[in-house]
Amino acid sequence: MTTALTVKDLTRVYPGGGGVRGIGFTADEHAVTAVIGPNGAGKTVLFSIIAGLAQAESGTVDFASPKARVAYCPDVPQFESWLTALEVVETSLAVSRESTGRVRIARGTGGDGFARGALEACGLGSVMDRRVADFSRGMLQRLGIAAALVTDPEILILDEPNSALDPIGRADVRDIITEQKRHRCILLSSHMLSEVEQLADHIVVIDQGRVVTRGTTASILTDGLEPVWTIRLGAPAQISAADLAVAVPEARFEFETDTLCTARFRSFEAAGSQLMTALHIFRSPVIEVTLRDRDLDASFARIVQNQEHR
Ligand SMILES: Nc1ncnc2c1ncn2[C@@H]1O[C@H](COP(=O)(O)OP(=O)(O)OP(=O)(O)O)[C@@H](O)[C@H]1O
Repeated sequence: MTTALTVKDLTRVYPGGGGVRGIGFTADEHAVTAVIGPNGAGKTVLFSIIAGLAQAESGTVDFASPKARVAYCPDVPQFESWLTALEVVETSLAVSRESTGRVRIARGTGGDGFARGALEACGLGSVMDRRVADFSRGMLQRLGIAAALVTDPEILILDEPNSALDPIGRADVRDIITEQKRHRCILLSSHMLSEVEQLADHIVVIDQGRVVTRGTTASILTDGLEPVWTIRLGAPAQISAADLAVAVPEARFEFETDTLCTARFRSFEAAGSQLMTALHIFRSPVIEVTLRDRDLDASFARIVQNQEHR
């Protein structure tokens, strides 16, 4: 993975005490980095500084490419209501060309790569000539992404792109993000941690303007968790818990029913190397394997609470 963005020691404190204080992290190309944190944690301030919309008092934001283009899509994008979707995106493209003098074909937008392509990529191809006045919230959110995408940014910042969307709208935005991460570095914030879990490669947790923890989504998910898996079998296991323990000495097994077994490993490392072995030994079809208490909402609450008690 190549680093697309390096943020170091970024500080901007507003008179009321809110803002960001010494934030640092990196974000990779072709990956989604999610910044999560409670209300008022400083996510929007951080994104605004990276996008060049607000000034930091100290610290640096470095891009891998010196001419990197950054596009910022706010959580509630607002447009002139009398414009059509196509006009909105064309205006975004024109403003971007004016400010950089560059003409580029946006990657991953299909078609000719310009306004129509960006609208198609965001599922708005059939309504591009409609005025945005009667667009739903979900359509406006997708239009905001199209207006950002048309500039073909190296860094695409999406501030709560799925807030207030219904499940179909969220799935649409998820598909757009998954496709677009093939072409750029995406920074994302969201309070919908189930979405973050599905989309993010890396997570930065911030609270009160500071980074509390950061890591891969898997490492954040397992932070503070016990390495215990629940294994559901399609038919009764052909082996006892005692024999399983002999075959996989790094774990303790307990059958709750003859098709539901708990495997408690000594560590995540041990599970990484031996869980698959254990699954084979049941000699019975495995229907489901679930890490117990695996839940990003719970991990997030635990991380933030631990921070507050320090
Ligand atoms: N222009 C400003 N003037 C004064 N305070 C500000 C300004 N912008 C942000 N803040 C303060 O900085 C803090 C962080 O705000 P920010 O909007 O970045 O939080 P957030 O993490 O995006 O929250 P949310 O999840 O609610 O959107 C808040 O306390 C906010 O009041």
